[in-house]
Amino acid sequence: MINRPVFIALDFPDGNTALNFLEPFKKIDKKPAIKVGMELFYAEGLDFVRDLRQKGFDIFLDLKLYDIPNTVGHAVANIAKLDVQYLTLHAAGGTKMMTAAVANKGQNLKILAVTQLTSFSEADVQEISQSTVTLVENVLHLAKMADNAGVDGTISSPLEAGMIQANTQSDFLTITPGIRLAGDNANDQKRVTTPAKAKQLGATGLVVGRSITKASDPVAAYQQVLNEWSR
Ligand SMILES: O=c1ccn([C@@H]2O[C@H](COP(=O)(O)O)[C@@H](O)[C@H]2O)c(=O)[nH]1
Repeated sequence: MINRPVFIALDFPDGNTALNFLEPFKKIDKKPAIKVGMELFYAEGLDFVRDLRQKGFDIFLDLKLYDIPNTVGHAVANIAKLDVQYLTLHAAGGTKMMTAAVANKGQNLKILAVTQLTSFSEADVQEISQSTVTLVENVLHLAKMADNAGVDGTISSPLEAGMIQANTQSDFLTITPGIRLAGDNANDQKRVTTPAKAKQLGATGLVVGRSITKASDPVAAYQQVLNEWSR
C-alpha cells in the first residue's frame, strides 16, 4: 500500500487515450498511482482495470457506490477480487451501507467515503437540502459516520481535511481531490487549493486530474505536484 499517495485521475474517454497519456511517465523512476473513474470505467470495464493492475499500477477505483446495503456489500466483494487498492462509496448511503461494504472488502482494499463532492458550494448543498446544516457541518457529520462504520477514510476538499483529521481515528485517511496547481482553472470544482496548501491543511493523499492531464507537459506537472507534496 502506498504511503501518502498522489493519484492521477485518468478521466479519458477510452483506454487507448489513457494508455497514450501514461506512456511518457515510463521515463520517471516510479509508476504514478492512478484513479479510474466512471468515464473510463464505463468505457472499458473490468478487463481494462485488470490490465492496468497487471502493468503494475496502484489503482484507485472511483465508482462512488450508493445503493442498498445488500447490493453494495456484494458489489464490494466482487471489486475486492480485482486487487485494486482503493474504492469509493458515498457516505450519504448511510451506516448500514458502509458497514456492508467494510464487511466485504477483504484484507487489501481500502474503502473511502465521499462526503460532499468538491464541485459543491454552500449554495449547491442548500439546493438539495431542506435543512439549515452547512456544508462543512455536513462533511464533518458524514466523516464521523464513515469512521464509526469502519471505513478507511474520506474524500473531501482539502479545506476540510484538518477538521476531519481532528475528529476521527489517528489512522483515518483524508484523500482530497479539488487540487489545482497555482494559476490553473478550477473548472467545475468549487472547493480547491494547491498541493502544498492541501498538505498543510492535513490531507493524507491527493487526487489530481486536469492540472496534470491538461498540462502542456503532464510529467512536469505531476513532478511539480510531487515536489509540493513532499516538501
Ligand atoms: O468530491 C469529489 C470526488 C471525486 N472527484 C474526482 O476527482 C477527480 C478530480 O479531477 P480534476 O480534474 O482534478 O478536477 C475527478 O476524477 C472527479 O471525479 C472529485 O473531483 N471530487
